[in-house]
Amino acid sequence: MTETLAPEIDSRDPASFPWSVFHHRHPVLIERVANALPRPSAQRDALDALLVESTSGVVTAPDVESLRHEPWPWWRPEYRGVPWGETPFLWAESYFYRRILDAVDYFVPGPWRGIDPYAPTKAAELAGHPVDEELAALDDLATRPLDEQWDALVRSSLWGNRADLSFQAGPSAGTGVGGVIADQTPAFRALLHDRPAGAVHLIADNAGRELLPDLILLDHLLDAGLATSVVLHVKPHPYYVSDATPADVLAAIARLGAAEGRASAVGERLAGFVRAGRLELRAHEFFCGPLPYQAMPADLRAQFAEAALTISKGDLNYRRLVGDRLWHPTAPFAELTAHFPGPVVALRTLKCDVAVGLSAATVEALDATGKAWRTTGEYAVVHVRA
Ligand SMILES: O=P(O)(O)OC[C@H]1O[C@](O)(CO)[C@@H](O)[C@@H]1O
Repeated sequence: MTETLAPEIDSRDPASFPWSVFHHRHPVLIERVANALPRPSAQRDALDALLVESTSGVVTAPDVESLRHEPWPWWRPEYRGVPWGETPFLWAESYFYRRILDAVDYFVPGPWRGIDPYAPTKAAELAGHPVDEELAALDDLATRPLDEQWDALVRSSLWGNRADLSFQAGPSAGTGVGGVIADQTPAFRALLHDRPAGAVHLIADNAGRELLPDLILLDHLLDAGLATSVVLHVKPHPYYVSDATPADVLAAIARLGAAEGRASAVGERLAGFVRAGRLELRAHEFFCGPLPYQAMPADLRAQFAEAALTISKGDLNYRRLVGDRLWHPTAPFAELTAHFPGPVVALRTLKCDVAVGLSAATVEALDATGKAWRTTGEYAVVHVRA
């Protein structure tokens, strides 16, 4: 048993990855949010002020006006006046994204209410040519043996996680795919193929090029009888840049439906599954919170307890699943996720310092490369807790 808690990650060290997120990625992101739509100057000023505060100032309280409309239940008064880098990274990043929404009047009654600040980037990604190519590959896949199809669908969902838009904004974005460094795909397969079918839940991560393969995988589960129903958990409102919201799911299903070939059939089938209640969308507020899944509220816990299997997508969900701490990379995934109320599979590309469930030999080999293997997104894991 991993008895002692590893240190919680923060962003105080200028040589650290979390520091670079605040100081290198966030300026690019703020610029993009500020310019993607013609914003009133008050919004631009609020975005600029947030950047200054979060890189060189101390934490200030959320805007009272916006809090009145949509409270952020995870505000921690004890962090007021503390340099951002000294608060836990998970909390600080989450609060940063919440403050972006405040800056663009997302929750305030009026013309800007509900306008997703990341919508232009999400839409451009969905409309892009690479998506056509990726969807066209489905036609060829249909002719392959079932086992191969399964592996390909899992791999697309896994590597789809590499496409998150915040990741593309950073200077340390990886250049080539390094590989799957812990691969429990056979155990994942067995959980769905060797047991009676039940409800499968998927905790989504990013919209666009990640959500499309996730939806295609869910369609396969329903169509092949590997799941009796599927529940897709998304964010109730925009969160980390490209995080999927209900609107993004509907856009992705429409994109599939409007594509050529097999993708179009998948899109139509998914729309039918939604109508029939076999694909259910849920958007719990906890998914926009800075807490580990160990601290999930009872109503959400009860939902996962009913699932035959939950699939957790992406880096942020992984951090919340195992805890945003500097675990030893060989710490067992199954132990760190024992709190989760049912079998869980994590499909994640590595984009932060959290690494667990690796063999000592793998860690040694990765360290020997001299690369920042934990953060470049070039490496991925498929972890299972049955
Ligand atoms: O979209 P994903 O896979 O959850 O990745 C988001 C990740 O990006 C970062 O915000 C910055 O790299 C991480 O802190 C976070 O975990």
